[in-house]
Amino acid sequence: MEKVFIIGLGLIGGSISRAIKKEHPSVQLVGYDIKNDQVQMAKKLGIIDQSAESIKEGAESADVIIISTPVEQTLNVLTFLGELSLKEGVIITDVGSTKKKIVDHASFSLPKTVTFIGGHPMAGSHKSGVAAAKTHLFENAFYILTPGSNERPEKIEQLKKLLKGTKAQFIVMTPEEHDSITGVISHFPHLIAASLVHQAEKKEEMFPIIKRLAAGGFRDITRIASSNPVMWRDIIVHNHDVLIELFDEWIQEMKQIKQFIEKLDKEQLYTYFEKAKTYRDGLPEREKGAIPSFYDLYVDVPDYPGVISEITGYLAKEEISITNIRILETREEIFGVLRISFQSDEDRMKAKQCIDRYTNYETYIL
Ligand SMILES: NC(=O)c1ccc[n+]([C@@H]2O[C@H](COP(=O)([O-])OP(=O)(O)OC[C@H]3O[C@@H](n4cnc5c(N)ncnc54)[C@H](O)[C@@H]3O)[C@@H](O)[C@H]2O)c1
Ligand SMILES: O=C(O)C(=O)C[C@]1(C(=O)O)C=C[C@@H](O)C=C1
Repeated sequence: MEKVFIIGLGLIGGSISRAIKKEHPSVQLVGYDIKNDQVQMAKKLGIIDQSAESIKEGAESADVIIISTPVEQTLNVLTFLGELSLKEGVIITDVGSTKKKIVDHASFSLPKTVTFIGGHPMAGSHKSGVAAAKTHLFENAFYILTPGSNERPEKIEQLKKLLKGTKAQFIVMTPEEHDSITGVISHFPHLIAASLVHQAEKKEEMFPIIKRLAAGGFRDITRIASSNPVMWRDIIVHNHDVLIELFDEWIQEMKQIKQFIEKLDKEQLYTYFEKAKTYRDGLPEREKGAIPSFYDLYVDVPDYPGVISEITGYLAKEEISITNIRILETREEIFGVLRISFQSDEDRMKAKQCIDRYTNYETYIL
């Protein structure tokens, strides 16, 4: 029986573990995390079959090792793995949001007998921790692989087969391509989101009501600023070269819009927004399943007794009425999703904000 060792039992490690279990129930999933509460929760939720006392204990008998820690920690883990007696033929992969530093570090610290395939499932959330992990987090998302040029194709296929339950679409590229692309569509936007939040906070002294009025668009564009600061600090440090270049381009872009505004150039402003709208409207949607969505709110919940009363308790506290609630366990791939129905879109939005505030569970509207 294949043994998979997961180092870092958080949102991503937990979600990958769930997806592997679903597709390959006979695989033995062993987990390790520096935080004992995450290990205990992973066990309680059935995300891992057993825990390892140390990285050494879990790694030396594993057929596949998945590192799902923040990217700076991934470098330390790779150094440590390089000093162990790993099984012959072991595949090591990671899930980090940056690739160049990690792939370089792996080739420097791991023996040549080990296969390292960099990985990055391109979906996630601002939530962290194993309780937020879900089987279908990566469904229909891209899963980037950055194997070294000497890695054997059958090893890449073996890894894809193991990760089949993610239902992601695998795509191979170089670490440099990966970091340039994610710099534009993920890392730089994160800096902007955080900066907008800081800007609003600075204005709070002058306008104390600002926080209460910051709804709608501000919440949409700044959602990712609620993500794990350790994870993002590490990502930004790893990809600093790409980001510095993007800063220069962004500043130019801002200078240009500023000029349009200073000159009250309506035509240029219109064209600017119109072009952005056309490109944004053309972005492909990631389908999550065709479930009717009439004022329905979906909540990914860990599967334990009492979770429904926990959620309804929060809604009752804020006096939000619901018309229906049920766990969707009829469709296997969305097991653990709570569907709550409301009388109006307003109620649904209030409920979403309420659950987001009180819990770590993912909420979404289909
Ligand atoms: N969150 C996302 O949206 C997302 C998406 C794709 C990839 N990633 C990448 O996935 C990785 C994990 O992110 P996450 O969102 O799961 O974070 P998380 O905070 O939910 O989980 C990370 C876990 O790693 C553990 N950890 C830290 N150092 C460790 C060490 N030395 N040994 C063992 N465990 C250790 C932490 O205790 C934590 O439980 C990061 O590299 C991130 O860049 C994140
Ligand atoms: O949806 C979110 O909250 C995310 O930030 C997810 C997101 C992204 O930027 O798209 C964040 C980092 C990961 O490396 C991959 C996905």
